[in-house]
Amino acid sequence: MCRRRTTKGWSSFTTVSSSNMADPWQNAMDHAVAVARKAGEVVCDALRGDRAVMTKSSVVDLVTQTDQKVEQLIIQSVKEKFPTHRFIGEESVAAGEPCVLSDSPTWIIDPIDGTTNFVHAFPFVAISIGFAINKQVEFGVVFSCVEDKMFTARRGKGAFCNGEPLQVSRQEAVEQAMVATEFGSDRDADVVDKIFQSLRNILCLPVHGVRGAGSAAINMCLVASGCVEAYYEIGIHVWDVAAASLIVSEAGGVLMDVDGGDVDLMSRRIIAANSKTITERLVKAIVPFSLPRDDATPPKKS
Ligand SMILES: O=P(O)(O)O[C@H]1[C@H](O)[C@@H](O)[C@H](O)[C@@H](O)[C@@H]1O
Ligand SMILES: [Mg+2]
Ligand SMILES: [Mg+2]
Repeated sequence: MCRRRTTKGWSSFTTVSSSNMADPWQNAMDHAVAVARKAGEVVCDALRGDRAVMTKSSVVDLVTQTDQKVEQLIIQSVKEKFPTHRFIGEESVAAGEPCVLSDSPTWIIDPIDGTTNFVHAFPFVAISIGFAINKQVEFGVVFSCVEDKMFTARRGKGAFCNGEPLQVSRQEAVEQAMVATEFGSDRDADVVDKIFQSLRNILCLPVHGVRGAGSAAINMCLVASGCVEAYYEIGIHVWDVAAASLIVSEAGGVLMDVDGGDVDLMSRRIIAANSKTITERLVKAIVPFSLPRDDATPPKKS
């Protein structure tokens, strides 16, 4: 109990710490968890049936009706509760919606992160839902539905997997690190050469091993869980990494651009690691290249 001076003398009051204050976005986060779980059921059901494959930017950039159905399911259910909120959804952007992150509350959705895994029933697929205000991610939800792992983070309040707190690895020696990365879906020979050059440099640091789950969001949750020390990729999109970026930083991790600059979720490049030391070793090893930014693509619809 504290005492405060008023015009009529001293009065008593109780201090309210910020952790006791009601979280204005708790409802939205609860909704994200609930809808991610529902979406996970749809994805797991679809994994047991036929999965017709379509392509997007290239013959290896895959999409299925389940990606589209799950994105609509998430957007519709959020719109019912939060009608003024905005959306950036992978399949909506592919259909011509703009990819714009304004200061307004915005849900950033990847309905299936790991569609290639999904098509092949390789069991690492995730529903990724990030929520940003003033261009800052406020909460992130990644549901690895086959593993039944619900990763969550609220800015300033830590990161969790199925309710258990997450902590990145404390290993700072890159020679004893495990690094995750992906080959992406760009088959341009120059790009593939740069990817292999980076991989060669990293293997020869040396590191203990290089892995890839086939889902950017799951790779980043592996960093947050302390199973791998770092994940990097050039070619990802904002919907792949928005939710998981907060999960990594709330687990004590570091986010950086592959050239050592500040991370920019629209730039299509990321390093997510347990420490600055390991990040800086990777920056020296990665051959950086640029791709058109997510927010530079003009919308197909007016
Ligand atoms: O499966 P999607 O949602 O298309 O995301 C994948 C991304 O497009 C690729 O660049 C990455 O290599 C995969 O790890 C993604 O998660
Ligand atoms: Mg994705
Ligand atoms: Mg996807």
